[in-house]
Amino acid sequence: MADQYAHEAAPDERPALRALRWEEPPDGPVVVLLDQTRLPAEEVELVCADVPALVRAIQTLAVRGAPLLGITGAYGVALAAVRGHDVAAAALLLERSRPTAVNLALGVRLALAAYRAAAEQGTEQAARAALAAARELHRRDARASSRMAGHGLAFLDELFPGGGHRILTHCNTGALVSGGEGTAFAVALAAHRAGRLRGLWVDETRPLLQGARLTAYEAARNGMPYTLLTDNAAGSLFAAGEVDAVLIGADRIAADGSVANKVGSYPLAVLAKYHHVPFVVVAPTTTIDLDTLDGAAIVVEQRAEHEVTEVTAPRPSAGGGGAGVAVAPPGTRAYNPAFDVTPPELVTAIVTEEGTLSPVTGVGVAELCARSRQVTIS
Ligand SMILES: CSC[C@@H](O)[C@@H](O)C(=O)COP(=O)(O)O
Repeated sequence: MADQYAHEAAPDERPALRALRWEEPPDGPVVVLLDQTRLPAEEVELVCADVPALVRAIQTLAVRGAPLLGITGAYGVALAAVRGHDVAAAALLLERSRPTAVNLALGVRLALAAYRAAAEQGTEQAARAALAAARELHRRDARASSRMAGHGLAFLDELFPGGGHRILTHCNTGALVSGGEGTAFAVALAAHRAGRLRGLWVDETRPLLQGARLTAYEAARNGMPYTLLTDNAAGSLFAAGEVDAVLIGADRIAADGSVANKVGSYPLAVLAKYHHVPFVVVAPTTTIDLDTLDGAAIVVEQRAEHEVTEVTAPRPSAGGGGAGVAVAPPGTRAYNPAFDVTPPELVTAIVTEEGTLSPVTGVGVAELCARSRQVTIS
């Protein structure tokens, strides 16, 4: 099975992926996104000049992943403000565009609060304050990424002092979801750079294939040894003893430690428990939501049925269906939750930029949150 790790190559010479940037051309400010629906076929940018365009990009997953959604939300508020649009309406639109990742609402509210706090200095100053808040969130996320990578690798080394980690990951949690190198993927990348990653198992992540299209793309770009598997091949992989640890990201972590992440994460947690493999969540403290008391209170986004009844990779259809190839008879109903919720008893550790929460490190959730300036404890 070790031969499966066949894709190791020299890291790409191209510049690092940049998922989002703010630009101010003469005809007005824009948010420029790397259109993730076009990967891995091509790196194409999507220029958003207003909030409705950003909302479309969020809903079609041209931009996605919890931390990046937060950054996008904050820049969206700044965009509306600098362009003189209705900022409160824009904030509402953005916040409601996807329900599960808490970072989106957090980013929107952060920029809106900065805008409102500067309102008495005039609209131009207020707009600049919203933009400064978005930039600060972007920078903070990049810093959080590298700190999570450090803490995550230290935790893996503590669990497996010999190194040679074989990590299984789900969905996409790399530079495409972050101002930096990501969350779970950043830990695997740190292990690779330290010479301690033996292999990265990449779940394809049905139905929209964030693993196959995006994580495999990032792994290849970084010269990592990775192997793609269908989601339902994970069971036999665990049974074969080929997984040392599961590393995933999170869209929302409730106060009781329940973790919402891409659908398919919960079955992995069950498998990991059965096979005595650590199930490790890597997420910034901005993803911990103490106002959501438990997993049952997390709103799970339900997406269009055609994402299941059609195959649309590498470019998921932009709403309405009909753009993919049908793989089910016409009229077939589909169950398509975008996320699932893993209960805390299946989670071995939560790695954040502030440290690692786990029985192994002895850090409790309250202590972890208290260390964080991002999260307020009510
Ligand atoms: C750091 S990314 C963590 C999660 O946002 C990620 O695992 C995920 O579930 C993304 O879902 P997506 O629907 O692609 O936005």
